Amino acid sequence: MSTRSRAEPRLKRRLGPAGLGLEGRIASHRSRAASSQPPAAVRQSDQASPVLLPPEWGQDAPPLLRPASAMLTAVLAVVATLLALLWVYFSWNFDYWSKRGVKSCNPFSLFGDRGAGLPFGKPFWSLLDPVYEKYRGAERFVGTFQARQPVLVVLDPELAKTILTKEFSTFHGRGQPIDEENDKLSLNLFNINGPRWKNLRSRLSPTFTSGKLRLMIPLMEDVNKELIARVRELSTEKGADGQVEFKDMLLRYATDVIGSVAFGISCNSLKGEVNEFYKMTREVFSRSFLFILRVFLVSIHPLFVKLMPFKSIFNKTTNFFIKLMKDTVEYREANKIERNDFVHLMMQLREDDRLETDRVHHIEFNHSVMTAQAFLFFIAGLDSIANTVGFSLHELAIEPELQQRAADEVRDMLHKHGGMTYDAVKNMNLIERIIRESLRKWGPVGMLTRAPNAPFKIPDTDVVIDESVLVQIPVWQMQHDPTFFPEPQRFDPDRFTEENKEQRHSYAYLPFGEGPRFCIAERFAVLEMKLVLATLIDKFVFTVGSKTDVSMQLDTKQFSPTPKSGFWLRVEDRP
Ligand code: HEM
Repeated sequence: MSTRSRAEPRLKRRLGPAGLGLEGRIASHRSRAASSQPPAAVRQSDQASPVLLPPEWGQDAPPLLRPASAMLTAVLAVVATLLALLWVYFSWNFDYWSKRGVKSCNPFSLFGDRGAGLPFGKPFWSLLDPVYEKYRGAERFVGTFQARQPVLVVLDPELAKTILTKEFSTFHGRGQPIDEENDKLSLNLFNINGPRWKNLRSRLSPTFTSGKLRLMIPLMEDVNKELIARVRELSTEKGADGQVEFKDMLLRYATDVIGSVAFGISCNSLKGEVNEFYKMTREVFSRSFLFILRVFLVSIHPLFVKLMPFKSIFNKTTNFFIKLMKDTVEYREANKIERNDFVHLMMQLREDDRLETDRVHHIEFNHSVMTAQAFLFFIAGLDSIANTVGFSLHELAIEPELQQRAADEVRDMLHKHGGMTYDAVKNMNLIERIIRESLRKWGPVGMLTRAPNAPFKIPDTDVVIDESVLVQIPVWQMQHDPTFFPEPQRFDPDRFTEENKEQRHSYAYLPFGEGPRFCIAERFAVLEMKLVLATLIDKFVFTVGSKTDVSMQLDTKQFSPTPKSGFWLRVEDRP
């Protein structure tokens, strides 16, 4: 008995009476195959059948497969319709720029010429490279698309000045919708716009006055001492050959500083303790891809901000930080503790709430609003600070002469001011220029964005853009443009002498943004970076070691320029 004939009774048993039809069809197909001539009954039902068969199947196709083919055809039709609708939705706006006579990039280049908001293999900071390279010097602005949203890329620093500063009343927002209801930490200074932003910004700005910063120095100094001890410990470990990896080290440093000045807690990350705070911070950063994905999806449609399950993704970290803030505030209230940090300043703001007159645009300083601000400060102050200091050390290790000059300046200032005081750090001119140049060459924020809240006529043109447009200013590209910074790959802190700064347009260098919405913490960030760089250079000599990646390959998966294999440097005590 053949295999097939043995299988048939089994099939029949399983199908029962209902299977007879199937068995009959199998039999008919078999006999048709034998004679190549379908029986009349089958031909009849073929003609009556509404089923559409793919042409290559011909009329000899087995009737058994026809329902499946119908299903396939229906699915294909639905997919094709959906794709067509999607295409219409995406391309609806693609004549936005041509209608206005604006030079524009190929809108079909979602993943190519312009690149989408989501970096498919391209690092985020270099997304605007192709546009910038093609049009720099020739155009003041170019029209592009981020998914389906029209994006005006500004290539001229003077136009950047108009948008960021002169016409701020039209461009006060960043065009990023938020889900205040579900995402409790989204109600922060970076995200909100209009009068609410103005109200919050004016209340938070006093946090960063020189008087307040002066008081934060001792908090940072405590962490600096731990940093020095840890560098010494690691560099003298057996087999280390004096080499230390500074990416992780500086991240721990920045976490301990921001933990102390923003949340008022000792994280002890530098001591190697695996604490919840450090774990949470890393969790936030390991999800930078999700943040970028959210930005991209929102550029397709703002509703995505509500539809995507980001709430549950970020819930764990959100709840952790809200509880941390609540516990800290309650503990301080109960024990009457005052400390010169952000928590204390926000507790004072909460007290001032009672006196607030602008009740409409006023944001009450409850636990979650306080946490949202502290959380933003903390996100903004980790990788940006750690990487800028790391890149500075890397450059100084490559240029020993420059390093020696910087060390001489530090010792001179320490001597003059009797230690690492606020005034000593403030007067370290070369150290500041090194940080500024590091922010030029390796700046963490690749582009600035603004969204108009009313139609806006671009000066000296007839072009009017409306509220649907996003404006992007290519910071990374301008800071690497040889027109403004000759030999852009050369590390040269002298680009930031007063004399040299006057030679170029000030809006060609925007690491902290510009206009009323520039980085609120620029002074704090520069102080912290100068302080830690000066402390390290005062204590150690940094040189290139066998593990140093002198050519500095960047990790293209990160949101900001980050070294692929860390900042490995050889360290010795400075005599
Ligand atoms: C190297 C360090 C840093 C860099 C390069 C940097 C850069 C920036 C940039 C480019 C912006 C947007 C400005 C604009 O749109 O014009 C910004 C905004 C902001 N940054 Fe920073 N930042 C740094 C550190 C910090 C730190 C340490 C904090 C907090 C402690 C902070 C808090 C903020 C806040 C709250 C905003 C939003 C301001 C607003 O919208 O009113 N940043 N920062």
